[in-house]
Amino acid sequence: GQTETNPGATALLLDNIKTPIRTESFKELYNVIPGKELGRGKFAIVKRCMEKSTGTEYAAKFLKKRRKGQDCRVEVLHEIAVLELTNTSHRIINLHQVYETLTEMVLVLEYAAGGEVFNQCVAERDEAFSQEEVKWLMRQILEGVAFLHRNNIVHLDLKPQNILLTSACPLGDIKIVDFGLSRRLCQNQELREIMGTPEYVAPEILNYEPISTATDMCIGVLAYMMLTGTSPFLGEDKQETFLNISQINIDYTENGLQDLSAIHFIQSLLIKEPKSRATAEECLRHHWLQEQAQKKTEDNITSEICQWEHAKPAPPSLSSEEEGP
Ligand SMILES: Cc1cnc(Nc2ccc(CC#N)cc2)nc1Nc1cc(C2CC2)[nH]n1
Repeated sequence: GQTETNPGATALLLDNIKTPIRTESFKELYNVIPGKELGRGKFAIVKRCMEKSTGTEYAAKFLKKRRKGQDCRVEVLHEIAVLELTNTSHRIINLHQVYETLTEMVLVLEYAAGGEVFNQCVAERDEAFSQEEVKWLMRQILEGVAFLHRNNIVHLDLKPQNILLTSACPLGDIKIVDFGLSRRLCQNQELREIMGTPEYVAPEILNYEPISTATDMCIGVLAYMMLTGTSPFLGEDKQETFLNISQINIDYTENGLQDLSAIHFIQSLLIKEPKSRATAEECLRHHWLQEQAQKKTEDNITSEICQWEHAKPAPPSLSSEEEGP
């Protein structure tokens, strides 16, 4: 449940949804591609499908409207509204169409063929990501998270299973998915909810303290996992995992963590106090993520100085009565 000081502005985004909610039969317009489902949750299943009229592939997310005897249609409308609000960002999965039946809503979403970043995190080290690939992926993830935070949306379930790739080999672009747990942050509203996946939740979630955009900055765990292949806080059981998170028990001597700049980047995120964590914008400026250090040749230093000179504000123009130099 959530406690909020001003029930008026809910944490759910329910602005007028523009996407038509179609009542035609989904199966008349799409072929479900047989095979293992792409993803499965308690109240959702995701299947690969093809739009008959265009032959285009999509991922259809079938969401139950009733959960534990409760009508949860509003939660689905929230997920649709967030996907609409974010449809201009290439870092966030795109919503194509919505269908509704008596018991379900069907979100027809962009298909990301490369699958979950998670699979390559835990792959054998030779198939794992190189340092340069991790930087490429982290920049894109941070661009998507910065976009969400500029729109006062917190994702609250940013785990490697919810970061997809358009292509695994060659390494493509990332797409952030699953806004089922996301919330809109309102100015004077405190939001406290226990949620998310144990090994990836932020300390304030465990202590039932206010949620903020900083709660999403546990993507430091993502960077750690992509570099080392291991989940930093995972313990033998939930209790141990929660203890590791609330005490920020993390081992930086893990293999794959040689680069001090990478360690500094992760340390600026995995901090107990939310206000002390780097923001997504600050992370994008962190030296670990700047272009791979190309050697500075004479001429591009000169050109940098020229640009800097031109960028400086022009000296105040001398008015007539003042003596020129
Ligand atoms: C090839 C593929 C493989 N595995 C998953 N897993 C997965 C992860 C999280 C969620 C949770 C959600 N939402 C659903 C599936 N998605 C894939 N493609 C998708 C999946 C999608 C949209 C997001 C469903 N587009 N392309």
